[in-house]
Amino acid sequence: MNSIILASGSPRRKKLLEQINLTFRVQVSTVDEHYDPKRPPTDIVQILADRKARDIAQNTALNLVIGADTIVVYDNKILEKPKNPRQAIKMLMELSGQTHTVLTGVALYKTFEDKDPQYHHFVEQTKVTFGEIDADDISIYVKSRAPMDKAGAYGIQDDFGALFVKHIDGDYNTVVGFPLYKFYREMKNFAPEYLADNMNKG
Ligand SMILES: Cc1cn([C@H]2C[C@H](O)[C@@H](COP(=O)(O)OP(=O)(O)OP(=O)(O)O)O2)c(=O)[nH]c1=O
Repeated sequence: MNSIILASGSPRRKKLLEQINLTFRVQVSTVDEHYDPKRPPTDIVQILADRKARDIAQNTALNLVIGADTIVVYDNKILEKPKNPRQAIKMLMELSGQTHTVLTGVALYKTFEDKDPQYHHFVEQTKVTFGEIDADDISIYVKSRAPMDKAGAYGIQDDFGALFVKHIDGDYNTVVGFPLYKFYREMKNFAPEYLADNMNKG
């Protein structure tokens, strides 16, 4: 009854929700993540987060399902996860010395036994400024393969990725993949009963 499902395979999202002492289980959605690149980035992360949560929500009752999606936007271009090391190098060279925006969309689906789910979503944005990164450092980082499963080809939380980041404006956790600050506030309004049953504040 009233249990929470994280519809994400991202180990970072799992860790962030564990950090706030939330009890939940993980059920990874396998939906198609294609989108229309002409849509505004805020729509794209919202649509994808929604799709992931809805996919899991349709097979459950009396659960709160959480979906999320993260993208990097630089110079009006969307940078997703790199498809190969060459693309990772190119992305990091582009981001070097510049400011980009990381957007994370979150979708919350509350499911019932006798009626359609209720849903709520929000998008958070954090601006990240990289210092100049030299080609050697990019090459070492890409060889570690750490950038390969991350939007924009870096992880602010990585040992080495952290060294690229000069400044951020916004919630750090939005960059890692889940905006905890906003999540907690939105949950208090949308699903306080799930917080009461599944969050240990002791
Ligand atoms: C920019 C940045 C992204 N990322 C990660 C967060 C996300 O896991 C990933 C973007 O991919 P997503 O498609 O948002 O998520 P995912 O494929 O990892 O998991 P799922 O679709 O099952 O929810 O990039 C970091 O870990 N650190 C960073 O600094």
